Amino acid sequence: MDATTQQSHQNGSAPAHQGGEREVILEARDVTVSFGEKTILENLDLDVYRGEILGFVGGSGTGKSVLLRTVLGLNKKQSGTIKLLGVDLDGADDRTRMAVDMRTGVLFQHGALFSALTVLENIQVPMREYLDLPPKLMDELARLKIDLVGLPQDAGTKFPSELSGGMIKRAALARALALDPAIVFLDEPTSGLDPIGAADFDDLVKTLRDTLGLTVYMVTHDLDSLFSACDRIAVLGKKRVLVDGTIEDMLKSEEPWVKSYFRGKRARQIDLEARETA
Ligand SMILES: Nc1ncnc2c1ncn2[C@@H]1O[C@H](COP(=O)(O)OP(=O)(O)OP(=O)(O)O)[C@@H](O)[C@H]1O
Repeated sequence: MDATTQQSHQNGSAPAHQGGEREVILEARDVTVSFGEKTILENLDLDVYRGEILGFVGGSGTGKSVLLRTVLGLNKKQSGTIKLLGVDLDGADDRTRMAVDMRTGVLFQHGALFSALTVLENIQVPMREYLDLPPKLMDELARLKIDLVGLPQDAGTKFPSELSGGMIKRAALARALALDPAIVFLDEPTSGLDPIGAADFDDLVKTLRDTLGLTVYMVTHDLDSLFSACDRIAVLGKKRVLVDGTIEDMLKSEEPWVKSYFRGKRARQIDLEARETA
């Protein structure tokens, strides 16, 4: 049982829903988010299961970032409930909230590393915020994270401005993994990377899922990632999750946006390549 789930039991809130083998790690129910008169999300439902890589996709401006920020507690919702690691953060006390924060890693779209800190220091930011560890141990832990994301050890002493785009993404991922989260939220992780760099990053995400049992919630426009890395895809449209399922389900969907996105020219080419290499 997850530490945060255990804590939520102790606090009397509902345990994480268990659906057979599939434990729901993030549950959104009936979520509505508006800014003034403008409703962005309305009665949205979404489940994310432990250990899966969920690709979250949708047209530009449909509210993918708004949902991500709402899940992370950075945006207010008008109604609905969101449970992360079995905890409804709206009703959680500070201790429980902190426990959930510690088990949640985030990689924002532009990496968002602190430019004045080295990679090693960047990775240590969450450790300093949440843990009270001796500097030597923090150095060791940060070096382990550098290995984990496939960066060379000498990257640790470099500043973000000295790194390539792919290395920045990996360093930001290492920071997101600093506290051994149960779930990581990745916002457009492969944007700005060349196709080889993007494919390498997808492979890394899959390896981390396989080896650490990590759950990955990935907002992406990258069809290659959706085809090759994601176990399940959720499509945002009309202020809610329009369709969710495997890539095969997306390829069969008659929903117009899904059809044009997943059966467009570029998608057909990727599908063909994937089938040829399978
Ligand atoms: N703080 C805010 N105040 C007012 N409107 C906002 C705010 N944040 C987002 N919006 C609006 O919510 C809508 C959804 O924006 P969001 O950034 O979530 O889209 P998105 O699906 O992530 O788009 P993209 O794929 O282009 O990044 C947009 O119309 C945006 O202007």
